[in-house]
Amino acid sequence: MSNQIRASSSLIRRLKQQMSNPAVLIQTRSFTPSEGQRPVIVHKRSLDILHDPWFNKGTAFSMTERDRLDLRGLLPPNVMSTDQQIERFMVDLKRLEVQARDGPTDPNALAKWRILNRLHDRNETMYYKVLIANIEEYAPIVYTPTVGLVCQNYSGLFRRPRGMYFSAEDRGEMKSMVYNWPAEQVDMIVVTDGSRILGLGDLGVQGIGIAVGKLDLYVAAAGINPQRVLPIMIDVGTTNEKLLKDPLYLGLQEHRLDGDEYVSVIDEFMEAIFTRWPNVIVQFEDFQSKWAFKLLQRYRYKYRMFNDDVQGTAGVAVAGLLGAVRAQGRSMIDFPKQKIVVAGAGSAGLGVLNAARKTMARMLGNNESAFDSARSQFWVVDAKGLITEDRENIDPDAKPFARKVNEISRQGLWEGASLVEVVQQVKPDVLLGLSAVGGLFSKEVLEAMRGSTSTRPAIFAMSNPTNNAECTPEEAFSIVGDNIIFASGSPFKDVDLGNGHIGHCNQGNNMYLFPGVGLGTLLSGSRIISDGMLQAAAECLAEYMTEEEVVKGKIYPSISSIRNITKEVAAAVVKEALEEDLAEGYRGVDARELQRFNQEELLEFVELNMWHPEYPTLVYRNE
Ligand SMILES: NC(=O)C1=CN([C@@H]2O[C@H](COP(=O)(O)OP(=O)(O)OC[C@H]3O[C@@H](n4cnc5c(N)ncnc54)[C@H](O)[C@@H]3O)[C@@H](O)[C@H]2O)C=CC1
Ligand SMILES: CC(=O)C(=O)O
Ligand SMILES: [Mg+2]
Repeated sequence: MSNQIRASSSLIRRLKQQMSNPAVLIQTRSFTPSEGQRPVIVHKRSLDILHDPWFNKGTAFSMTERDRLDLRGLLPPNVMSTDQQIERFMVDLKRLEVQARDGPTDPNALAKWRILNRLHDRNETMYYKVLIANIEEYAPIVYTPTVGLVCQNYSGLFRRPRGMYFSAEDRGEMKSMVYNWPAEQVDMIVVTDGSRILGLGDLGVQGIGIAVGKLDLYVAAAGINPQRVLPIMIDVGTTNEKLLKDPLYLGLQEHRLDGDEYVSVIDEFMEAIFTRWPNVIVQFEDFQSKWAFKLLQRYRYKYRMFNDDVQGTAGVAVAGLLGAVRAQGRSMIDFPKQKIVVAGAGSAGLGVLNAARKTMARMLGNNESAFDSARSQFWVVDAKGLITEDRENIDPDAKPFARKVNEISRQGLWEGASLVEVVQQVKPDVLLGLSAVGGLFSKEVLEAMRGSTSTRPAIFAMSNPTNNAECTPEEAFSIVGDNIIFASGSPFKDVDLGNGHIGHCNQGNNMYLFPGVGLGTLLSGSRIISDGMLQAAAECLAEYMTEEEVVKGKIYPSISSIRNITKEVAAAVVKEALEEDLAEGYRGVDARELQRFNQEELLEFVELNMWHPEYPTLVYRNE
């Protein structure tokens, strides 16, 4: 055994010992895996504890703890185990299952969200235990599609605040108000300005629901400690006329700030956040495309941040596109031969296009001519039709994908050609939608996909929530054929194709990447999130699926394995940060020690740092 391996194995042993021996954990402050295992010092007692969701255990407080924390008599006398507690809770929640179906048609989705949200408000440990154990069932409630409905109805549903609200009215005050947040340490922030929530448009302050939902996945999938996550809404007004007139709207009833004024608010916010928490990671979420790219370029080399819609979606889509190549029985290296039609040229569509083009170029030799030839594999259609160099006032971010006019006229196409015309002429291998237009892949478009030259055409209807999906899996399988690969942004059920055959519906959602990108960045200690780290995350996701699975049409993992895939993605991100010399280490484990880990140890290191929803022993101390 080499000295290197011996040294890293002993570090892992030390970390494990620390976990199993809480006393050691308290003494060695440098590395603190699984904080749930060690006693937690609290400065409150009695009802204050019961009303604090971070520490509350409800009926699971033992008698000794009830005595220690002045809780005797404040709870019914029967001490419940965690399992009993959950059983009782589930009886209530399951009552709604009686005639419920999943997805958008679930008539009880909002009622289930309310019940789960109330649990979130009173006992976070139990909330995450329920969520993690039933992630397949409840991700569609706390995340897409139901989170969309929650955002749309936020003013009516609002009971207790969660996270922080920075508004245009707070200019000049942000650096001090950030200290109003009670946690000394914050690892992960998801921030939105509410300007483009899923495919639902500008929802103003109500968009905070999406930040809450994303962070639920950070806790459930990446094991980020829920006491160290912070959802944030930057309210700079709204363009939503309905909300501007709604007397019950909770946000600023002003027209949305724009231009330099807008940027100065976001600048002040970023400075405030990083002044208090220099090591935090900030995920930008659901900013309208107009600002998504500009803010990403402005901050990505200054702060530890990324844009999920641009970069997370890109990685997930590239992984799915590579899966679709494998599903044709071909090697991933054949990816540059794929003809891809993309409907939608906003933050998500352009993010995917850029990443897919780079991936192709790398496979073709990574030089200028490879990059140029990769461009010709894409046809981009937006609200005005096919984008060509003839487009007036073309969005500079879309310009690299504008088709040359002579090139497309040879293909029988022209500036502004409709989606169906493009599909008919191009006969693409892949049709990918990030348009936010429900039903855009109409019968005619799907019929045109029957002419695809691929042995296994792929259809990605990635817009959210469910009603915004470009088509349903039933439509795709029934019109294009049983052999297709299908993925959607929000969950749909698999399709029964008859004769015992199943049309698999993959969920192509950035949830398979962003938690691992965040966790990997945290554990590597990298000061920035590089393109290489994002690429490594995407490649890890692409390789996660076995040959057998992809042949069956499964190009993304099941959500029930999201914690495992997140662990793998995080390890890939750490590894890449080390390779790029960006890693600075995490707590007691410095970059040199990280460097010594082999793959197995790296995965173990990630696992040891994931929070698990277990009640810690609480110890009271006067402040
Ligand atoms: N599955 C996933 O992981 C993700 C899905 N999305 C979804 O992608 C959608 C778009 O997001 P953004 O790009 O930020 O929005 P956006 O509003 O910036 O872009 C929408 C694009 O679609 C185009 N479009 C509109 N009508 C069209 C039509 N009839 N035909 C073709 N194109 C049309 C617009 O011109 C624009 O280029 C949203 O529904 C969002 O939920 C976004 C991020 C991740
Ligand atoms: C999934 C996601 O980030 C979106 O639809 O915006
Ligand atoms: Mg988003």
